[in-house]
Amino acid sequence: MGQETIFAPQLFKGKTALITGGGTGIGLAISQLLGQLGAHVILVSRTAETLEKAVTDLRSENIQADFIPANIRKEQEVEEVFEKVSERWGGCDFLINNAGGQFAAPALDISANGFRAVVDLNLQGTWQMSSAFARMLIENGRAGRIINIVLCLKSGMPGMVHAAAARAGVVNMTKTLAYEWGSHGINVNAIAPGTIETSGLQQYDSNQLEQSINRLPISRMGKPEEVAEAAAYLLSPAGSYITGTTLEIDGGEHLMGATNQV
Ligand SMILES: CCCCCCC/C=C/C(=O)SCCNC(=O)CCNC(=O)[C@H](O)C(C)(C)COP(=O)(O)OP(=O)(O)OC[C@H]1O[C@@H](n2cnc3c(N)ncnc32)[C@H](O)[C@@H]1OP(=O)(O)O
Ligand SMILES: NC(=O)C1=CN([C@@H]2O[C@H](COP(=O)(O)OP(=O)(O)OC[C@H]3O[C@@H](n4cnc5c(N)ncnc54)[C@H](OP(=O)(O)O)[C@@H]3O)[C@@H](O)[C@H]2O)C=CC1
Repeated sequence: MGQETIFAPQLFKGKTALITGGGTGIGLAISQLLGQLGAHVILVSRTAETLEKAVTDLRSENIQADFIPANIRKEQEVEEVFEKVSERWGGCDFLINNAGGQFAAPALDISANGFRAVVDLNLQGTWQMSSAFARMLIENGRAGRIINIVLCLKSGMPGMVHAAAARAGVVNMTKTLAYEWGSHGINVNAIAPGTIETSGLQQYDSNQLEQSINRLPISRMGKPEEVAEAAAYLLSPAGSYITGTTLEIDGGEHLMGATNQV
């Protein structure tokens, strides 16, 4: 059946995409769309059962899909991911750094270890995946694209200081790597989703969520498929001259800080 898309069938035929957190939520929607558009998709996350189910479902739609269980926080596991990708499939063209998350807590309740855990996942993990991917591409003289999924950073994120700091780091890393790796044919961009309807939101207070959604210029939650369409755009030939940007897919949430100051 597949998801609705504006993109041409077989747009990504011959391309291979590695999607972290590709078995659930936003990552699954990206895996589905890229696969539906002809890419071979490789899903990476910690939970083999989740990945196996997602891959079985994708294959039932004639999508070429595989998975590699790995924790992106562990450098050795990241190295092994790319060894497998090179040995089994001869490399890949796209990396979608989607795996991430945090817990909500007031800044003063976050221990050094709690802060470190979130930075480790969202910033260090993204860096480890990106550097291993770029080394593989450069060794093989192959061009590629990276998309980093971050958060809508607005004017700070009360209750998520660790995630805000880590994701701001990723946004700047996106610009810096776009600069350094542009000459190798590697485009690096980010997508900042607002509030997107996935099971990942279950940990947040539903009343608070509803209030924040009602205040948005587009007052509804986003859909994972809307983030996936933006990813497909950045990976497509239409995105060939775009690098170092962060595209906000957030119903206007990034405007809210500015609105509050008027
Ligand atoms: C109005 C609301 C709008 C909301 C918009 C939100 C938009 C964003 C949505 C999303 O991002 S959806 C993604 C959903 N998925 C997740 O967020 C993932 C959930 N979290 C995790 O996977 C883990 O928490 C973690 C962040 C990866 C950390 O995992 P780890 O296994 O390393 O942690 P622990 O060993 O359990 O703990 C480390 C450290 O952190 C402290 N800690 C854990 N939870 C809390 C908490 N709730 N409050 C305070 N501290 C916490 C824990 O105690 C440990 O510290 P020490 O005790 O050792 O000092
Ligand atoms: N939903 C939303 O409103 C928003 C989400 N985001 C971001 O989008 C991304 C996807 O979120 P969403 O789909 O909503 O939520 P999910 O919880 O479904 O996605 C998180 C994914 O990351 C994977 N993951 C977590 N830790 C690791 C790790 N150490 N190594 C490898 N994989 C890991 C999880 O798989 P597993 O547990 O198997 O490892 C899971 O598939 C996240 O980065 C999130 O922060 C950003 C803004 C808003």
